[in-house]
Amino acid sequence: MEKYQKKSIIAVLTGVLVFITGCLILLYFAAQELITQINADTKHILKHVDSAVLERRSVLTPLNKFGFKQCNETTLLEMRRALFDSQYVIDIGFFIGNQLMCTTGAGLLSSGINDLEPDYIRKDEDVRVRFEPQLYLLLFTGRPMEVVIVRQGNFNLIMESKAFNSASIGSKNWEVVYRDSEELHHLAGTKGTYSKISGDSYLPYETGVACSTENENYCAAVHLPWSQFFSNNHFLLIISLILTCLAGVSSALMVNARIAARRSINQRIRKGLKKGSFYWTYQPIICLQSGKLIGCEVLARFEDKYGVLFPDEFIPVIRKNNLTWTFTEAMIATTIKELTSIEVLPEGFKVSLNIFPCDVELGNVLLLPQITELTNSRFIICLEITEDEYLDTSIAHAHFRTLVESGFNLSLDDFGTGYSNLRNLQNLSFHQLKIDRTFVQDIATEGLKASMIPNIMELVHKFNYTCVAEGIETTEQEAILKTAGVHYGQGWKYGKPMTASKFKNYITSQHF
Ligand SMILES: Nc1nc2c(ncn2[C@@H]2O[C@@H]3COP(=O)(O)O[C@H]4[C@@H](O)[C@H](n5cnc6c(=O)[nH]c(N)nc65)O[C@@H]4COP(=O)(O)O[C@H]3[C@H]2O)c(=O)[nH]1
Repeated sequence: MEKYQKKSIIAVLTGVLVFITGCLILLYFAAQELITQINADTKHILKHVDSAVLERRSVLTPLNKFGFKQCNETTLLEMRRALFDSQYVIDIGFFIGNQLMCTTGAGLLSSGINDLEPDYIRKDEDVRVRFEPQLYLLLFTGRPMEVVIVRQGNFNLIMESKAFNSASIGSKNWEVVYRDSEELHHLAGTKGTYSKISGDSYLPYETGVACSTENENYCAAVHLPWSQFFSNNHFLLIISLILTCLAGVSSALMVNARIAARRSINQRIRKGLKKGSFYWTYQPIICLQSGKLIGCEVLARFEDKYGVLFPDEFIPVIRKNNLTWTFTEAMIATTIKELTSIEVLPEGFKVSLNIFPCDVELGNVLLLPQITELTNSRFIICLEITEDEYLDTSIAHAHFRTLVESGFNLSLDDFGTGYSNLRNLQNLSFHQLKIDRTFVQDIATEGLKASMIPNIMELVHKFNYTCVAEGIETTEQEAILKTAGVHYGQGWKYGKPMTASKFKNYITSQHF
């Protein structure tokens, strides 16, 4: 139960991890999008600032050049002409000294109006600028307007702050300021935004500040809150969140399914050992010179109600769960009984049984001489042991000697693929060496492994071994191995691993 809970927690944690990673990726892309939006807004505002400055120059400089001394029809006509061509200017006024005399909207005033102190003076162009949050223009007395009033020489002009066309700006919170060496002067937008942004009062990525390249004292600050960004893109956000959730849930399910599959393979193998889901097949071994059957290798198979498992799936699980000896005992009990029942099998027929190297190290193999079915059988029992580091210990060597003294043959399996071949060959009291099938398969392509077969045969002769080549599928492979002096052969060319009853039929078709 505890193990099950642990695995469920792993699955849930994987799901959560995938979900969090997905959210972080989403957040990253959202931040990029937010920055793009803020940069576009800042650029848009500064473009209008530059245009407004340009317009101010193109309106006030020519009007001043006329040199009007008083406001009359001609003065008003020129002022209205200038206003007509403007995009940002909503009114133009004419001053004599400090007194406003006439405006394009109201015409000639009955009495002059005093000009007010500016917020700042641009000394380079002799321009005086004032921000007026609530100006009641003479023409529109009904509604106050947020304006910027710019005076140069005898004229001033009024520009509406909202002229920067806030409709095309995604962010509702922005500000344009004039920045001189001493102070910031608000010109348009939400007062205080620039200072708040500079003071780090907002969350990361949701602000941007930039200054005009043409009029570097004019700067724009934009604040687009995450909340507003998400509500602008809520549809996309919901879809992305759903997808991220799905990715999290499906990866949790996948991990759970994988763990369950692994768990069930373990359970199937444990149960299979008790309930007889394992069965054994027999693959013929042939004398290459005479072409006669001299023995067989016993190979395990597994099938239960859930389906078939192959040796490369169940052998590692058996090893991992320390079931090797239980498995080998089951193999011996079944196979010796099955083979003994095949009466036509001759005296001296060689039965090759696969033994796990760890059982050599653990000493379990010393129980083999006590199994009477084995010792009393009419067969030569050949124990196939894969090359392994377990075999290179003095304990293993002692156990090998005991086995040999008890009448068992020893065969070094999968020779050429394992651990330190030469050392094993010199030190072990083995009878036989089995050339791995990768060497045989290499014959067709004349590969490096195939070229090593003569060297292997030299060792075989030197240590007085017999040699079996496994995986022979073609006549060409057989001919080359025969020429190289290999004694025995095993492979699909002679027969695939078969059940006891099929093996019996196979044997009756052979003559010894
Ligand atoms: N392509 C090809 N393959 C051929 C040919 N002839 C034989 N084979 C396959 O080569 C493998 C030879 O067995 P192995 O080297 O002892 O290698 C065996 C052995 O190490 C292990 N194994 C199988 N049964 C047992 C068992 O009962 N006990 C133990 N300890 N290990 C076993 O699993 C390994 C794989 O067994 P299998 O899948 O049965 O695979 C077998 C056999 O089916 C051929 O002409 N072409």
